[in-house]
Amino acid sequence: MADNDIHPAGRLGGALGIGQKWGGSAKPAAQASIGRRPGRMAVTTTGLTKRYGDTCVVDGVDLAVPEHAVYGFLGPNGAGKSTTMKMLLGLVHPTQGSATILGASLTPENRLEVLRRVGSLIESPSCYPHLTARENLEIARQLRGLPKSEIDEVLKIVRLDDPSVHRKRVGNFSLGMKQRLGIACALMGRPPLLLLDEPTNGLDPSGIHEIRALIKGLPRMFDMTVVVSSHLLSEVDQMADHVGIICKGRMVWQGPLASLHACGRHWIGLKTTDNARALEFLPGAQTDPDDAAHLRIKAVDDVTAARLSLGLAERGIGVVRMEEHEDSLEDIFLAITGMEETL
Ligand SMILES: Nc1ncnc2c1ncn2[C@@H]1O[C@H](COP(=O)(O)OP(=O)(O)OP(=O)(O)O)[C@@H](O)[C@H]1O
Repeated sequence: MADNDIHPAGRLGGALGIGQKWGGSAKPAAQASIGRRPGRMAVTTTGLTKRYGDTCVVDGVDLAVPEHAVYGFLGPNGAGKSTTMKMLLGLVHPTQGSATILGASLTPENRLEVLRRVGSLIESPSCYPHLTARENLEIARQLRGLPKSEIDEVLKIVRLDDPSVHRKRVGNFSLGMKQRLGIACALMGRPPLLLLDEPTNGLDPSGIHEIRALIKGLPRMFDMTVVVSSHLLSEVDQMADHVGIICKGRMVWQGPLASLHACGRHWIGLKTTDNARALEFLPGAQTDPDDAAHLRIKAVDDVTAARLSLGLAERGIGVVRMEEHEDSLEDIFLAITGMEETL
């Protein structure tokens, strides 16, 4: 794990960790260490906080979004994702804390200048329903002073360039088409940073697949950094390469997706003809807490696994089953957040 990752309990590493959750409750990011990333950051925040009255909905969040990443901002409903993104866009005034965007500190004075280089889709896209996609984009194009060719280009990127769509009013668009139009609008001028708040909300599986593929390709196609919020683990897993997990307003984990996966437990499940005797022979073996008919041992390489299996056979213990297992991202998420229910 890179030293810049935030994680509440660290890797389970050599410890078997059988049947253990990581301490039950999320530890605040403030208790974890954050080092410096070698790469450049597209977005950073320091102690970003939003209170509404007595309620703190975003609590000292330190975001670190590397340039050219697809950064999945993950958290359950009401965790504070939209509020954080709105603060980055100057739509909500932070109670405390600061932010840098594309290397510039975000201040009330330079906000417009900085945000000129940021595309966004927050909540559902706001379009004129009586106009076509092209007419809607034309308004945005003129406001931003972009060349006319922009419209065809972004319509092509989001695949709304089909002739059957040309005359269709946006009011008659499906949800997926509206979402694609919102992304097209955010992509106009190809800003180096894109903030997308739950862009796949309400889409059917094929729509989700399409938007996910589009977002995934943006850093490579246009040198962009994309911050995309979601409450769906599987979505972030398939789309992002960096992840920030926010829970009850606090950042509880942040770092590369691969490091998040590496936080999980990894073990071998074993069923033998005599588990009681096998337990005596296998180093560190335990009865599987979820299935008493199986044993668990620490994950080992193939050679070691073969040696253990032969060792059991020499003692007259037959190996009935030997399977490798690892925690799902959901298990890891639950362990980090200490939440009982899934996202
Ligand atoms: N203007 C407001 N006044 C008071 N509370 C607010 C306001 N805006 C948001 N909140 C509260 O802040 C909390 C965080 O909301 P936010 O929309 O940022 O969460 P979220 O993680 O984006 O959730 P979701 O996935 O449901 O969109 C919620 O409890 C919400 O009710």
